[in-house]
Amino acid sequence: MSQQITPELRQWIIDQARAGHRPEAVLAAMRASGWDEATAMEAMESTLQGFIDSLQKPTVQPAPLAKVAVPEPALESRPSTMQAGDRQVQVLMTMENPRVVVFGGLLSDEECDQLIELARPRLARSETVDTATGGSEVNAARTSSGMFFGRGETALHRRIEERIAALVNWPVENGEGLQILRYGPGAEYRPHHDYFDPEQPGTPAILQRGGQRVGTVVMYLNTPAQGGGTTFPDVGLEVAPFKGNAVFFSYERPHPDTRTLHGGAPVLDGEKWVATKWLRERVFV
Ligand SMILES: O=C(O)CCC(=O)C(=O)O
Ligand SMILES: [Fe+2]
Repeated sequence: MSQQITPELRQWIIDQARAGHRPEAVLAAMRASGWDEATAMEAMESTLQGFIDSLQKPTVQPAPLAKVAVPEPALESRPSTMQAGDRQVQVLMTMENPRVVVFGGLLSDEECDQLIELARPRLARSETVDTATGGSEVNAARTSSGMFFGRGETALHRRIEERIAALVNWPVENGEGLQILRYGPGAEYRPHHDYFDPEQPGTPAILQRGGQRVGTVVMYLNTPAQGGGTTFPDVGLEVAPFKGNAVFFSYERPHPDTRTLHGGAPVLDGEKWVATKWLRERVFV
């Protein structure tokens, strides 16, 4: 009698291995249910080899997109503090891949408070850019409310924009206006990428205003009592939201292999305010 090694049998063998059963035990079980020794051995070996091979296959394909220059702070000498234009800023954490740097004291408490008070009367339920149409939409993934300032809107904005430009070596003109977000209790921003998806039909129109986004600076304007960290799920990183601190990250192509997937974790107690600065490849008009 010739016995067929079916896909179901292969799946069963993989399930046994995953459940931690030793090959001898799996073989014995197959023999007990009527499989001949040679076929059972052959099925085990070929199935498990295929399974091991599939685990070793790279899951991220090389991106077909060219890398571009990105903002980058001058950290070669591993400074503990940096002079960012008018202000001394602390370097609290750096990561290479994804490129993430956490800064302490990028904003003063007064600057945080002023940004909140200027934004508060102008808040609306957050919209995200809809890459399908190039317009904006209210997005269920983002339960915060927010607004955009114009670039250089007040002396305060200009001061902060100049500081960020000096910190990450990127022209003020390439920056979008500051975005302010307010998250109430329970609100979150589910993991996303900040670059515009090249596959979406609305993206070419968006890119006409200064090209892709290549970097982000998220500044914490208050300290939520609990929750509200900025998470990077690809690498298990969570940045604590602390008033005046900021997290910077860059992405040299609009591809998930930059590992810059990130989100705002739910606020568990209190509220959370952030200012986000997005940096474009070219002059943002
Ligand atoms: O609120 C946060 O921590 C993240 C905000 C964010 O991802 C964004 O503004 O694009
Ligand atoms: Fe984001």
